[in-house]
Amino acid sequence: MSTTQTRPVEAGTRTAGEPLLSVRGLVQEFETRGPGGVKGEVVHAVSDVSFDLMPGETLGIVGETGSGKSTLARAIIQVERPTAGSVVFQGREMVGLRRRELGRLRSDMQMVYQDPFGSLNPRWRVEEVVAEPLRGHTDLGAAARAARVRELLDFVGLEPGLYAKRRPIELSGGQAQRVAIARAIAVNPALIICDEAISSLDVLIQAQVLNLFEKLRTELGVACIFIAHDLATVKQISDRVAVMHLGQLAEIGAAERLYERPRHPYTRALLDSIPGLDPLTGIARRPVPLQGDPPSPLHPPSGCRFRTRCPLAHDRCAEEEPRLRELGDGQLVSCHTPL
Ligand SMILES: Nc1ncnc2c1ncn2[C@@H]1O[C@H](COP(=O)(O)OP(=O)(O)OP(=O)(O)O)[C@@H](O)[C@H]1O
Repeated sequence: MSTTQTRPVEAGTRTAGEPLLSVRGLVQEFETRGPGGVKGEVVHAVSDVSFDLMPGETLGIVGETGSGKSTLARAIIQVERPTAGSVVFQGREMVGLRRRELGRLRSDMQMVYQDPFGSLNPRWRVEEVVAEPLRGHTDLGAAARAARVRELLDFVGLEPGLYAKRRPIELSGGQAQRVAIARAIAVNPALIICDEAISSLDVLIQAQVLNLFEKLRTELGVACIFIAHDLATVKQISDRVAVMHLGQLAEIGAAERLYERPRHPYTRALLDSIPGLDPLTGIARRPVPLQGDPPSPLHPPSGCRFRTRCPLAHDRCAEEEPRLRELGDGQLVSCHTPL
């Protein structure tokens, strides 16, 4: 607590150099429809989210189900047009761009999804799947394209002679995810957004695919936004971690530091809810499940959205919405009474 400074952060995190991606005040709301298509209520899926991502950096995003992680990813890549806010990627504002202009920028920003089979055309052979973005975004001839496909399959650990002619149905989940990754990196993107990209795989395969993401980072220098439920996985792969709660950033900071010393009671509760070792005794400690259900994004609580479940909540928490502010070492927390 002694390191607490109260510098409000209007514009997310900044470190040296120009960010690859700057997200500012991003809002994504959905209107529900009642019977007969009558306008209903507003789902506050993402509310005023701001952060920067540096070139080559991996940012993990964690939070309970429904906290807005996927919606944030979709709003960044403009699959869903944001309600408000700004997404500047490689110096260009993406919000409001026409579909055609977006297409060009999107080749530099690729997405890898939870269900690898969902993103692979079942009728195409692996080599066609991986070659497709090369056709659209490069002027490589057929021979050069085929060579590049072999190189990409090698890179993701699939022997081209064995896998190039297969169709998705002939692949395991892990192999299909490797193909999806080969396709995503085919045109050398600067950023990959992985939305629960390993959570549908067996534990052993998860570790292998995680190593592959590590390789993308170290060998290709690709920046990554890595969304996952599993806090241990996220810690392993991320430079920084952002914690989302009910559509907002509760906390963001360097992975090691955030896990060692969470400053937001929600981050603390999330960490306490997973099995782990007591840092003082080294003995396995009992996970403590997070108390209560998250409030509805249709009617978020006034003030701090975590206050209804927070053991430290006080009057101010109901009255005033906390702003994300820096507490030192680049750790940003949105709490009136940080730990
Ligand atoms: N198209 C939509 N229309 C209405 N509500 C939506 C839509 N998409 C998402 N939501 C709502 O927005 C909130 C955030 O959902 P989102 O899928 O982004 O959360 P998440 O953190 O990714 O969850 P999970 O970890 O389960 O994938 C949820 O309450 C969800 O029901």
